Amino acid sequence: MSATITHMRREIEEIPEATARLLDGSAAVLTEAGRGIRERDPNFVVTVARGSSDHAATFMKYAVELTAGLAVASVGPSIASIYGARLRLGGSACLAISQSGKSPDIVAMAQAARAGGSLTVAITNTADSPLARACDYAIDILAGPERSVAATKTFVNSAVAGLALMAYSTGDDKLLAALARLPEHFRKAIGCDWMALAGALETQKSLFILGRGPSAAIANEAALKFKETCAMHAEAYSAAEVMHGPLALVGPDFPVLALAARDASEPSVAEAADNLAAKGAAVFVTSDKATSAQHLPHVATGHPLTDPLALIVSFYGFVEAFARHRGLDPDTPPNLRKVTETI
Ligand SMILES: N[C@@H]1[C@@H](O)[C@H](O)[C@@H](COP(=O)(O)O)O[C@@H]1O
Repeated sequence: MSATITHMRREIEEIPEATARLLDGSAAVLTEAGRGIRERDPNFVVTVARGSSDHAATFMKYAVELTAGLAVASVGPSIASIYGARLRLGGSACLAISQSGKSPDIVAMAQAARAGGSLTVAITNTADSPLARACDYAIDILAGPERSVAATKTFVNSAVAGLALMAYSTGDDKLLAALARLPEHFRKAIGCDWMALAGALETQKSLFILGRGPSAAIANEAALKFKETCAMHAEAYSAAEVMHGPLALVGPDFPVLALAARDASEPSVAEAADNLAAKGAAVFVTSDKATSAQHLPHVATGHPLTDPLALIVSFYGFVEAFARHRGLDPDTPPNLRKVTETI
């Protein structure tokens, strides 16, 4: 274990200021792109992304479906990059999310979406990138350089940029106000101590991470981070879907982390956590509504769409500490590079 602070920890601590910088510095382009989307008045939305950026896209899928009344579909980049297939995307908007903005498959799919009639918006941490140039609008998430292989502040800022874009396009002042309060909530979320989880996890090889709606996207992001930084297998499920086949694995040697946000799904996630605890599993949940699963501290942000983002910030703080607790350096996961370029 290193006595010096890791890049990952430093970048988690930078999240509040990075979010404030995005909301301020990219307000003009977010307003302009929001207006562009409103004028296009799309009938549906497609997303193009991979990895953590894809989890931000899944988060946006729920946010758009819940508040803008539009169905959202994820398009596999290989549709363009390998198969060269043409999609008829007239009447749609396309969100392409990539922190580097240069993976050839993501760029090819964004170009194909634009050629197919979609209004394309890039959400990227690299303003002068091929993806930014390929799209009708490019939102710079202004997260600053991210040196840790595991994305943290770029994930949060991609999701915040997506929410801000939606708020500007639909004229949602309540959401804009909630976003403006986020830096302060993130500061508190970094301070939430989840190390109670460590004892239950350290002798295990795998766990389930659950969520519902927007927090299901957060569960996917958390599971990826366990693999990257803790060399531990984690699988994300909807708190409803886990009750089907996956339930067979849950028991005293199979822990569960349930990420409940303060939205309409909270009672169902808390109930699922209690049901799994009844199977003898160590179950942790970010809800005070659970009666037998163990409670983890969380920050209530006052808006159902920003709550899951406070959860991932608390989780990031935990997972970085847990990696070091396991004697691993979260900055240098085996086999991985910061920028993934796939075709
Ligand atoms: N969100 C996309 C999915 O929509 C896609 O199916 C998958 C595989 O894509 P590809 O076929 O380009 O490898 O990548 C991402 O996860």
